[in-house]
Amino acid sequence: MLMSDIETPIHEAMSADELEARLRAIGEQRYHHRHSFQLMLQNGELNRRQVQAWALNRYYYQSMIPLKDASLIARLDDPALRRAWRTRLVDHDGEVEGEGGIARWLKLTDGLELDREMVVSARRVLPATRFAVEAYLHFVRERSVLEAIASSLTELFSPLVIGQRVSGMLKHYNFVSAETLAYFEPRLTQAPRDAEMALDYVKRHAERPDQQQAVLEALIFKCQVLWTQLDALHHAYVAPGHVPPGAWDGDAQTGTS
Ligand SMILES: O=C(O)c1cc(C(=O)O)c2c(n1)C(=O)C(=O)c1cc(C(=O)O)[nH]c1-2
Repeated sequence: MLMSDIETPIHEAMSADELEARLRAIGEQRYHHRHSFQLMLQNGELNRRQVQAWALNRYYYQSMIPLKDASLIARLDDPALRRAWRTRLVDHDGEVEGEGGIARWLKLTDGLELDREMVVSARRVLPATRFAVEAYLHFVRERSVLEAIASSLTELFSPLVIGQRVSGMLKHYNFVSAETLAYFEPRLTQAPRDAEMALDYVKRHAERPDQQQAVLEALIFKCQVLWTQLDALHHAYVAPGHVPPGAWDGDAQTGTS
């Protein structure tokens, strides 16, 4: 499908399957599996400092996902949908301290010898990371429930990129291990389950052309949220290497700043 096909305004309602095909075409063209930072990460072309910067900044995204999901649950009036959606909160926060995706992500930042307090404080994430992640939070809070659910559909594409990332990182970097990358293993089953549920909702509820257009735009927006985070990492830590004032600069292994 051509880019112009994606961007052509919708005047007549599509079938649910046509809508799905358009969504998948957007992912194929715009998801972060195509980003040069992601390719460098999986091809072993980053140094340890650059991988640390990725893990530190990505923690901020992870830590905000439950806030995003909780705000969505608060707006769902269907108990079945709330029940289904709340598994995401448990996946990330766990049932008890030390469990769940956020705790597993901290195993990665610990393994990379980043100071935990510095990571959790998010003091030294890139400004663009912060702005992109906050834009996602605002989008889910402010747009319709249909658009909010559609914006999670990047998860349709995450298992592929996660598989390539994990195998590439294990192959190329001696400073990560299967244990420190343990965050990703459960995502390979959680993400398809979550994405199928969201896709089913979107296919059943986006009937009018304006709703279908809004759904496609929500997915494009979310691809941009992910893309922008990698743009910022590339600009700061690869080339030209302009670390913004106040952002982590590879000096925080001691956690002094
Ligand atoms: O590793 C990745 O490339 C990747 C991508 C995405 C995504 O596509 O948004 C998510 C995740 N991971 C992830 O781990 C995760 O928990 C997650 C939640 C969401 C969401 O929008 O609700 N996306 C993603």
